[in-house]
Amino acid sequence: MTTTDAADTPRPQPLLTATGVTMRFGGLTAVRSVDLTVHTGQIVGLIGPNGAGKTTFFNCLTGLYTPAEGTVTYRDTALPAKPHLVTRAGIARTFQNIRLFASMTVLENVLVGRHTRTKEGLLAALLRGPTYHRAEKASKQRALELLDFTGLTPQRDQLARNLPYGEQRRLEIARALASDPGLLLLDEPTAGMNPHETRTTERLVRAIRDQGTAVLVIEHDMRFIFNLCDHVAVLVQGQKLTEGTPRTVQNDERVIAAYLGTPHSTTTEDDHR
Ligand SMILES: Nc1ncnc2c1ncn2[C@@H]1O[C@H](COP(=O)(O)OP(=O)(O)OP(=O)(O)O)[C@@H](O)[C@H]1O
Repeated sequence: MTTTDAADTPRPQPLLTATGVTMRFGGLTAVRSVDLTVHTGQIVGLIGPNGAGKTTFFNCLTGLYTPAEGTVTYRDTALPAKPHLVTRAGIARTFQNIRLFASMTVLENVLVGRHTRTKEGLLAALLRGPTYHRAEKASKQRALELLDFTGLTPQRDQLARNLPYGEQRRLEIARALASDPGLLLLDEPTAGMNPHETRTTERLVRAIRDQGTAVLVIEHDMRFIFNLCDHVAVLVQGQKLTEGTPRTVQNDERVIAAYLGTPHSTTTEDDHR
């Protein structure tokens, strides 16, 4: 029996759905009634000028903040505003500022990420019975696979603090992947990187998506966003200005104006095409 390509390709399903998310800090509304959907198999970019509310929105998605209004669902289930439960549900993230365990090795850092996933409790760990040892072995195996996937195998026994900057950022991604997420949130993954490191990260993010983990990424590097993303949403002053394909967003006069503050400009300094 033959099947068509269309039948072989799984249809994208809504994975993360944010509806009417609003977050206030005292009198400041940092995020105002934002809707966003990430589908399976997608890389979605979230862009906007400094202070637009991108990180605040991420914090609402990952349970660090409880939004004043709105809901966030993952695979049709409402997410609790508790980071460890969001991780357990299948969402992992990295932060704008590197948060590695500097005095642990590269492998140990990934194993820490793995432990948020394993079911073995404190008692099992203390007793160190066969179940514990089996889980430990499987965790180590997965951590080694992730080091291979992120190109960090040669550095596995180095202390995290001794890695060059670009490799530290990759290690953060490896650690986030250790929880086997269905969705990975990246907050400015290429900040401070040189062009070579940025291209490496671009390839890595694409490979993550190709392995079945959808990605939502905040980034100021427009070349990175427009090269990589299937869909781009633009936040300005806490509100979603527009969303669509990279081409649509790139050519939207309102987006250009939001970045440059000039309504009739037709190019941006980041426009590489
Ligand atoms: N914990 C907080 N308390 C009070 N105000 C905050 C807090 N976090 C963010 N803000 C404010 O909320 C607004 C949105 O900030 P946010 O960091 O989410 O923007 P951003 O788009 O991520 O910016 P950037 O691109 O510079 O990282 C800003 O005006 C910021 O000063």
